[in-house]
Amino acid sequence: MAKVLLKKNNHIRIIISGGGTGGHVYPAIAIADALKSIDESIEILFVGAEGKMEMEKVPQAGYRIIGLWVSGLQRKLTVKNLMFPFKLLHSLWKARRIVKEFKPQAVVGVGGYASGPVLKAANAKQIPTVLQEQNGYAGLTNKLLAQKAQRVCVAYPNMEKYFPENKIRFTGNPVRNDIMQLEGLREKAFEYFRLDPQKKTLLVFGGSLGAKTINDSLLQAIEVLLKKGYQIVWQTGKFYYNQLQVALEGKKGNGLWLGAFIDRMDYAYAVADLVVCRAGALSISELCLAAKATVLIPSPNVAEDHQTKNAMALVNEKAAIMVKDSEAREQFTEVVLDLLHDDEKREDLSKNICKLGKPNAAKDIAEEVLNLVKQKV
Ligand SMILES: CC(=O)N[C@H]1[C@@H](OP(=O)(O)OP(=O)(O)OC[C@H]2O[C@@H](n3ccc(=O)[nH]c3=O)[C@H](O)[C@@H]2O)O[C@H](CO)[C@@H](O)[C@@H]1O
Repeated sequence: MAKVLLKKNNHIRIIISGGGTGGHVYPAIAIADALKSIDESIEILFVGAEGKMEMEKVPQAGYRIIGLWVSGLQRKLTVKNLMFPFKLLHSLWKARRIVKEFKPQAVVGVGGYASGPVLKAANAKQIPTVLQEQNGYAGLTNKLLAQKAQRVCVAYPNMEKYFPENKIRFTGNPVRNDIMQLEGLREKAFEYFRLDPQKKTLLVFGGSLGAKTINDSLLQAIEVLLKKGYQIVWQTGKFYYNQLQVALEGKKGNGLWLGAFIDRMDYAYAVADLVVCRAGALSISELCLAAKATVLIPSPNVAEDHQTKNAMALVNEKAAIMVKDSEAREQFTEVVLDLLHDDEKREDLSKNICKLGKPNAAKDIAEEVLNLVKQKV
């Protein structure tokens, strides 16, 4: 194992662990940035899962990360499943080594495979732990980890169903700084996507990994949308990009930006008059801060249908439109055209979604973490 370099100094050391998808990785980075903005000297180490997107995105954000050899349990009998006990033992051992060598004063878990072993290792050494639950629903791992955590920072009400009430802090989800400051970005953003600032623009993305239903629906609608003079920023997800690139060859550049992943979500939100996306927790938190008129198509392939619950929290406040995954292909064109045409409707959605934003989440979580560190000293 690579040595966890530990400089001899009195700086505060924090481990942030978890990842797997953008919905876990970006809040982790936002918490790290907030800790650094409170005290630049804080040393932060990320622990993620080998092969997952955090291993690329965290170093890009300027932080060090160590990967664990860990994965989830599949529902079917697969070779991967047979490896599961070995991976689990190996990652528990490696997490203990990391905690022993880095000597963090607190550990933050953001969900995803790596959180479990690292938080358990911290518990064994009586190091305070903080959980950040992005969704309005909690899985088994987070429920178990919460028993020994000092704080659980949540983004939805009524989370006492899952976590001990006295540990809960209603902070909201931490959102990357650049997404919170969209003013003045429009011109640069339109240049980035090579689009015309005079035309109405639709942003379509399917969560951090893309979504087949959303891609299929937009593919059916694209001809009419472009013909009506609308522009589109379309994130396909890495699994679908090659196929769609071939299908859309002639259209790219003429009012269509097509990409597997959007590195500059701040620019994407800045150009968007309307957004269509999944109802992942982080996308929703970002849309609240960006105040965008939105159509949510919750993924049906997530635990306990939690994306529908995420979406309903907005729909109940008239802050977004929801279209079911099973009805998306049929309804997409009509719903999108209607909203792009109706400025007043979009304006109302934008006003209502804006009220649900929690701009101080990252800072509030960072402060919770640092208070625990201070209590220990
Ligand atoms: C299929 C699945 O398990 N989805 C879960 C996953 O979603 P997933 O990670 O897809 O979704 P989220 O909406 O929570 O987060 C997506 C993040 O990726 C960023 N982004 C997205 C596309 C892109 O091209 N570029 C980019 O930077 C977004 O700005 C956002 O920060 O974690 C979320 C948070 O626990 C859950 O609510 C979702 O249900």
